[in-house]
Amino acid sequence: MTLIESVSLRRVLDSRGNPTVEADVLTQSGGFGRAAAPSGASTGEYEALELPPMEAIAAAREHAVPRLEGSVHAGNQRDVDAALHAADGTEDFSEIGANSAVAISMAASKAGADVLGAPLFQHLGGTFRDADRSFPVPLGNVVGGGEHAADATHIQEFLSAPVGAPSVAEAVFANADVHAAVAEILADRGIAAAKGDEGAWAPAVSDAEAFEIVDEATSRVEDAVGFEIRFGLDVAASELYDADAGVYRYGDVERTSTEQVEYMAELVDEYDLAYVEDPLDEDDYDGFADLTDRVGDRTLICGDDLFVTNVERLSRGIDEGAANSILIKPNQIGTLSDAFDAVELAQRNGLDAVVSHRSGETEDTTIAHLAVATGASFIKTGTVGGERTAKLNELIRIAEEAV
Ligand SMILES: C=C(OP(=O)(O)O)C(=O)O
Ligand SMILES: [Mg+2]
Repeated sequence: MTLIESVSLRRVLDSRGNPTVEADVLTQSGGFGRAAAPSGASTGEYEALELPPMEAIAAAREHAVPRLEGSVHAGNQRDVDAALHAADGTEDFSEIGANSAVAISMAASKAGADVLGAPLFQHLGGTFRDADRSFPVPLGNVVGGGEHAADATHIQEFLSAPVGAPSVAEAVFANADVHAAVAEILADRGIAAAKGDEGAWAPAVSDAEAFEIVDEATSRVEDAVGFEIRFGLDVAASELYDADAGVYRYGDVERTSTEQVEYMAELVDEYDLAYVEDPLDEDDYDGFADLTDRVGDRTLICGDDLFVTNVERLSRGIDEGAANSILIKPNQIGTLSDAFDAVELAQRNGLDAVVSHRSGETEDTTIAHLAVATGASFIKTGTVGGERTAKLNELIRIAEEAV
C-alpha cells in the first residue's frame, strides 16, 4: 500500500534566507509527504554532513531516488532509512548530504502516515504511545547571542522553561509572555534589541545582565500565570572554546576547563537552572561528567554538540556519566530511524530526550510529532517567528487531537 512511487527534490528557502532541500514522497496508493531539512549555525564537529543544496539534490537523485522508487514502502521507516544509508555508503552522509537524507526520511514518514490515515506522531510512536502520551515541555529561547546574533551575549541561548505548566498550550503561551516581558525590561533599561536567528532578543548586554533580565522576566510571568517557570541555557561552549590555548573565551574573560565547570555549577545554583546544554566543549567528556556529578541531581546537563544524536557518542557518554540528557536533531544524524535509536538508548539508560529545531528552519513540523512520538521530556523549538510557531502550534493541535 505504501510503496513509494516517486521522490522529488527541490531547493526552498529557510528562515535565514538560505537555500535548503525539500522532498516530496508520493506512494502508489496516493499517500503524500513533504518535508524540508533545517540547518545549523553552531554545528557540532561530529555531525552528519550537509552539502550545498544543489549538490545534495543531484547526488540524492542519482543514488537514493532510484533505490526508493518502486522498491521501498514509505510506511516502513527502517527500510526507507536503510535505503538512504545504502545509497550514501559513507559514515556521515557525505555522498548524498544529510540535508537530502533527512528531508527524504521525514517526507517518507509523512507519506506513510498519510496512507495509513494516522497522525504522524501516532505512526512514528505507535498506537500504545497514544494511549498514554505525555507532552514535552517547550524550551523557549528568549535571549540569545553566540553564533546566532552579532554583538549580543556570549552564551548562545537563554531558554524559558515552564516546567509547571498544566498543558502544552499554557506552556507555549507562557514562553511567549516571557519573550514579551524581556522586551519590556529591555525597554525599561533603555536597551535596544534586534532578534537573533531563532527569534530570541539579541541585546548588546553582558551575560551577567542577561541572567538578571531573564530571571526577572520568568519571575514576572510565573507570578502572573501561577505555575512554575524556570530557565535554562544553551552555552554552545564549543564555540567559546579555544582548543590551542585550552580556555573558554567570553570576550576578554578567559576560563580554564576547571573554571568553566565551576562557573556552570555556580550558575545552576544561583539561578536554579532547569537545563544546561553544552556547558563544555564537544570533546570534553570528562568535564561533562564532572559537572553532571556535581549538579545532575537538580538540573539537566544536555549534550548537543557532544552527542550529535549519534548512538556511538551517546554510548560513550553513558559509560562515562557525561550528561543526563541528550539533544535530538534528526539532521545531525540524517534519518528518523537513527534519531529514534538515539532517543531509545538514552531513555533506556535514564537520560531525558530533548527534541530540537535548528537555527535555520522551515515551516516543517516533523519535530513536534517526533517529540510526542518518543515521549521526549522537552522540545526546544523557539518562542516566536513563523518557522518556530509552526512547531509550537502543531503541538497544541496534537494535544487537541486536531491533526
Ligand atoms: C539549535 C541550535 O543551534 P544550531 O542549529 O545553530 O546548531 C543549538 O545549538 O542547539
Ligand atoms: Mg545547542
